[in-house]
Amino acid sequence: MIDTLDDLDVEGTTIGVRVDVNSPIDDGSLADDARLRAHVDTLSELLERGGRVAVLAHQGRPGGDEFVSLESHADRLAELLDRPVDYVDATFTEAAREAVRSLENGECLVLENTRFYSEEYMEFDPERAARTHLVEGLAPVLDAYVNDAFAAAHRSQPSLVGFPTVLPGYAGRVMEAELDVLGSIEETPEPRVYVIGGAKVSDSIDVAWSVLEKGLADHVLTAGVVGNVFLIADGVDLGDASSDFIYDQGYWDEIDRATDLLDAYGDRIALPRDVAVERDGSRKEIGVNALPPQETEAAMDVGDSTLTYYQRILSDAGTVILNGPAGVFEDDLFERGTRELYEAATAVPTSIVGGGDTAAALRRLGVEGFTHVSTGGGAALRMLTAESLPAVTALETDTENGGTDD
Ligand SMILES: Nc1ncnc2c1ncn2[C@@H]1O[C@H](COP(=O)(O)OP(=O)(O)O)[C@@H](O)[C@H]1O
Ligand SMILES: O=C(OP(=O)(O)O)[C@H](O)COP(=O)(O)O
Repeated sequence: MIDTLDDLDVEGTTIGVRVDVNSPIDDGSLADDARLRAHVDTLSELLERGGRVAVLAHQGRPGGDEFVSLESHADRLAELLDRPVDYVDATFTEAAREAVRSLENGECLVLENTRFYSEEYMEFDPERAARTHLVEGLAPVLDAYVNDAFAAAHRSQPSLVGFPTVLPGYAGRVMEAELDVLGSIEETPEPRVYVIGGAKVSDSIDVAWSVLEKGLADHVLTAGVVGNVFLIADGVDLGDASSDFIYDQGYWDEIDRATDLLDAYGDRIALPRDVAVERDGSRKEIGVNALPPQETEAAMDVGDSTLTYYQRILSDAGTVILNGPAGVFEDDLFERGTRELYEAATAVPTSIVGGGDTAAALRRLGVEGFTHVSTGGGAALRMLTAESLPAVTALETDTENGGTDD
């Protein structure tokens, strides 16, 4: 059993609230506020009930373009909550503790990007996570911990699993709703189709293995960078530009894993039949048999033959679970694959979609009509493989529950 906000005596309590506001960034600032909006109910409720709220969150990954401060997130949150939200450029130092101590009832602040500290980008068991600088530094000024970061619940990182080891832990409203909807994948109608796109290749291959091995997926459709890796694994020459991109992203070793997966479950894995590249400023679609493209051309989207093929599979599906865009949807030339694939998915009786960039794509492309739009991508997929999420397990076994999973 996980405690929720209904079990928390909020007034006058200083609460560390872990949210997931990991969002697209443009020029160093927030470019899409969908994930912030998702947490407004939890934060408003805590503030209206007289809580003193310190928001904890990560943004981006070390070394990446989106690895930025949470200052613009705090500014946007103030607008969404319609109340002042201080930004503190520290997470667990004395400056951070002092700011948290000075909160009054109904006041909120945002601490700095947790991943600015190296331990937060490592995976620990909960007891070890509780002994990190972040948790040891901040926990003494907190009375309770609320985890609303469903989208990061598949990570066993200190801010997600360490705090509930030393503080009473509660699920926020987003976490609660996601667990309700996604906790019963085995009960969704069959055939079940998983559409795996986007750029997080290792996570996607993990999920594909799991759902194929457990018999949860009747089909896995690949697209995006994931689809490109599978094409190379299948012996297709995608050309230098796409190969270099995959190499630079650190996903070259995933090609062998994709090959193993194709050997084991190839009959249930669908690969793109064509890809779209940019040629002379226009979109050009090339069938896989006619690849490679010219040297500088990268596979940026799936083409019409792939879409027709995937739409046919989706037309027979009872449930579709979708994560990641089919192409570089941010570019007008390459938004078509994502738009058409998502639209086809909304016609399936049960349609579940998730992911940070996926949510941004839905908003940009104006696609609506999914049964459930999850705030999580990797977390939703992990949950839909019927596996436990470390951050959820940590809440189930928090200090107040006496360390037992009751
Ligand atoms: N063929 C492709 N080449 C390069 N990037 C791609 C391609 N297809 C999709 N992407 C990129 O993948 C990113 C989103 O992937 P990901 O982070 O896995 O999604 P989510 O956050 O929804 O889980 C987008 O920025 C998109 O531009
Ligand atoms: O955006 C996230 O995951 P998602 O892209 O799978 O939805 C979460 O914030 C987790 O981020 P991470 O995948 O860098 O650990």
